[in-house]
Amino acid sequence: MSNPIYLAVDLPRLDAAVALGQKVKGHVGGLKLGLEFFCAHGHHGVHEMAKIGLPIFMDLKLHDIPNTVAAAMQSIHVLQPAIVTIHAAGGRAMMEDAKAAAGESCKVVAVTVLTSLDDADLARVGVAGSSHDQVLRLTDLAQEAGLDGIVCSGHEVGEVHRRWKNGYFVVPGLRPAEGKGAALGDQKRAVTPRAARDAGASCLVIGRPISRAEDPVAAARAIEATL
Ligand SMILES: O=c1ccn([C@@H]2O[C@H](COP(=O)(O)O)[C@@H](O)[C@H]2O)c(=O)[nH]1
Repeated sequence: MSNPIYLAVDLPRLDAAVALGQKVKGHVGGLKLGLEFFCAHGHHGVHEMAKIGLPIFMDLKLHDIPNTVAAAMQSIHVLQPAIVTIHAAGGRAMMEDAKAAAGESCKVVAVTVLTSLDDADLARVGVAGSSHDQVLRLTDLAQEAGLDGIVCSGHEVGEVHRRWKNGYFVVPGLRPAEGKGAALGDQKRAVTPRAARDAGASCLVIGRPISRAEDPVAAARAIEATL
């Protein structure tokens, strides 16, 4: 089994991001770069991170009209990301056009319900019903649109896996059971990496429990040992 952990490199400085990526190489399966990284460092930053030699996950969470998202996908094609995220709430046509614009080797996965939201948060933005039901609704839409998979929390991934056998399921919002890395921060639908893996996650996104650890390599190894 290849290492399913993608480290969320949510650091503002490029030199620190490169140093962290180099340090954990061999202990994670890939590097996830978010919107804040891309806004700060652009294509140059992605090239620098790619030199480390791990697959690059561009977590841009694109959400706009179909034409705009497709154009953005074409612009990042040259960076050869392994995975790119878009928002399922952008609708079926947007997802279809994003997938059509992505390269053959790039997985396009749709964010369903952010792991920082719970049912009460969803109600406040006008989504009636549970986050669980909303994840399943958007999962079905992403599958119909021909995407490779979705992003959801470890609470839903088991049911998602039962509905979509060969999908690719990205699970962030992961926390080790104990220790400093167990602090939830802004995550509201968290589970342990092992629970997410057992439920059918293909890709485990982990940030602060590794990046903010005193020894990121030891933290990554400890998490991998639980899988
Ligand atoms: O629903 C989502 C989608 C993406 N994320 C991203 O994952 C990491 C999680 O970082 P932690 O430090 O492990 O909490 C972060 O980059 C988010 O932007 C998510 O958390 N939830």
